[in-house]
Amino acid sequence: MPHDTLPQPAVARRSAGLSGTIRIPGDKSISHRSLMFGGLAAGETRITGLLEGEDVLNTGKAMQALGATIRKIDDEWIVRGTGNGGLLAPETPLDFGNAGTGCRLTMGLVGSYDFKTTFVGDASLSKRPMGRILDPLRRMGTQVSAATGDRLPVSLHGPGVASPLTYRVPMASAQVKSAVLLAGLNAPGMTTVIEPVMTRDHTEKMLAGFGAALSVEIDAAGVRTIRLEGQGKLTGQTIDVPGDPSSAAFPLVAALIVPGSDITIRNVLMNPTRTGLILTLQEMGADIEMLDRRMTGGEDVADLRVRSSALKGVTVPAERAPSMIDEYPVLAVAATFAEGTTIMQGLDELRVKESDRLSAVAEGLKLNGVDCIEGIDMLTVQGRPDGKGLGNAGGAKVSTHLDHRIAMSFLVMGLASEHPVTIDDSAMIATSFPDFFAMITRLGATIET
Ligand SMILES: O=C(O)C1=C[C@@H](OP(=O)(O)O)[C@@H](O)[C@H](O)C1
Ligand SMILES: C=C(OP(=O)(O)O)C(=O)O
Repeated sequence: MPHDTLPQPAVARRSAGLSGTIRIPGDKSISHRSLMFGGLAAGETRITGLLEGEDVLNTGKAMQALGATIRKIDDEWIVRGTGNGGLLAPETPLDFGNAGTGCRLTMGLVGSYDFKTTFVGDASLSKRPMGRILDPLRRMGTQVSAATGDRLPVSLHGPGVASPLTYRVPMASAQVKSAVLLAGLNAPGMTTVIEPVMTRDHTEKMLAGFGAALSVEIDAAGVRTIRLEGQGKLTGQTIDVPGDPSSAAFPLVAALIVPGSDITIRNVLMNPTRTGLILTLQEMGADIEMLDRRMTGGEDVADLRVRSSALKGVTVPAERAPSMIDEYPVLAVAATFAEGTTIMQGLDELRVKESDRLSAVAEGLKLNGVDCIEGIDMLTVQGRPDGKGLGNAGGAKVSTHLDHRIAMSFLVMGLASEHPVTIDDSAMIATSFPDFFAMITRLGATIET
C-alpha cells in the first residue's frame, strides 16, 4: 500500500455461527516465486490462482523493472522472462512495501549481477534485519551499502563473476535458504545450502520444475543439503497456485471458536512444511475434516470442513515452528478460547516479522483481559472457553504495528469474545489477504470498518 495512507480501524463483534463455503486465495510464497522464476526463465510462464495481494504485486513490479514483461489476460498472468543470467539493471529503486519475502528473495536473485540495485520498503520492512541475506551475498563477492547497519534502504552491486558458496543457514528461514539458492543461479559451479531445520520447500520444488539442476539430500539427523548447479537454463512453466494455508488459518480458527459454526474452506495447500497449525489445532481437539485430497500443480491440496469445537490447551514443540511460523498469532487467539494452558516454544523468529509478533500478540491479549506470559522465545496463554471476561467495557483497541497477521488475528478474536475487539489499522490486510473482509463477512462474521 502507499506509505502515507491514513489508518483504517476495524471492529469485530461477537457473531452467530459462521456457515458457508469459501475458496481461499493463492499461496503468497508460491505466488512470489511464480513471478520471480517466471520473470527469470526463458519463454512464457502462465499463472492461474496468483495471489493479487500488495506484497506479490510489488514483486511483479520489481520483476518488470528487472526486464520481465508481465500482463494479465482474464484470470491468467502471463510472464515473459529474461532468461537465466539476463536480468537488466533497474532504473529506479525497487520498492517492496511491507514484504520480507519479496525483498529478501529478490536480493538473492539480483545480488550476484554486476550492476547496482537499491531496495526500499515501508516503515515495517525498514526495521527488519537484512544481514541474514547480506552476509552470504558478501561472501559471493557482492558489494553492499546500507545507511544504517543492515536495514533498508540497501544497495547491492554484484561482482563480475560471483563465487558459488557453501552456506549453512544459521536460523530456520526459507527466505535465507531461497536467497542463497537464487544468487547461485547466476554463479558458475555448485552452490550448496545446508539446512539443519527444514523450512518450506517451495523454492527447491519450483526451481526444479523450471529446469534447474538441483538435488536434495537428507541425512539421518534430518539435515538437508541442497545443491544447485549455477548458470543452467530455466524454462517458462504453467503454474496453478494452490490456496494459502496461512490465510485459511483465519476463517479456520474463527469457525472453531464461534459456537455453532460449520464452514468449508476450499483449495488449501497441504504441503507438510506448511500444515503445523492444522496438526496443532487437531491436537487441541479441533474438528477439521480433510475432503477431496488431491494433487494440484505438484502440491497436495484439500478442502477443509471446520466445525466449532471445544478446544484444550496443548504444548506446541519448538521443532514445529517452521511449519506454522506465520500462524502463531492466530493460534494464540485459538488458545484464548481453549480449556487450560497452551505453551508455544521456539518463537524467536517471530520477533523479526512485520512486527515483533511475540510482543504484539502478548500486548493485544493482555489488553483484552487474557492471562499470558511472554518469554524470550515462548508464549503461554491461559484459555477461557466461554470468551467471557475478555475485553474491557467497550472492548480494547489493539495496535497492529503495520502487521497484517496481528490485524486479522485480533479481528478473529472479537468474533467470539464477550466484548468487541477493535484494531487500530486494517489497511495492511491487503498485503496478503485482500478478500479477507468479503470472505469472513460472507460466512456471517460481524466486522465493521
Ligand atoms: O519463504 C517464504 O515465502 C516465507 C518464509 C517465512 O519467513 P522466514 O524465512 O523469515 O522464516 C515466512 O514467515 C514468510 O511469510 C514467507
Ligand atoms: C512474515 C510474513 O511475510 P514476509 O516475511 O514476506 O513479510 C507473513 O506473511 O506473515
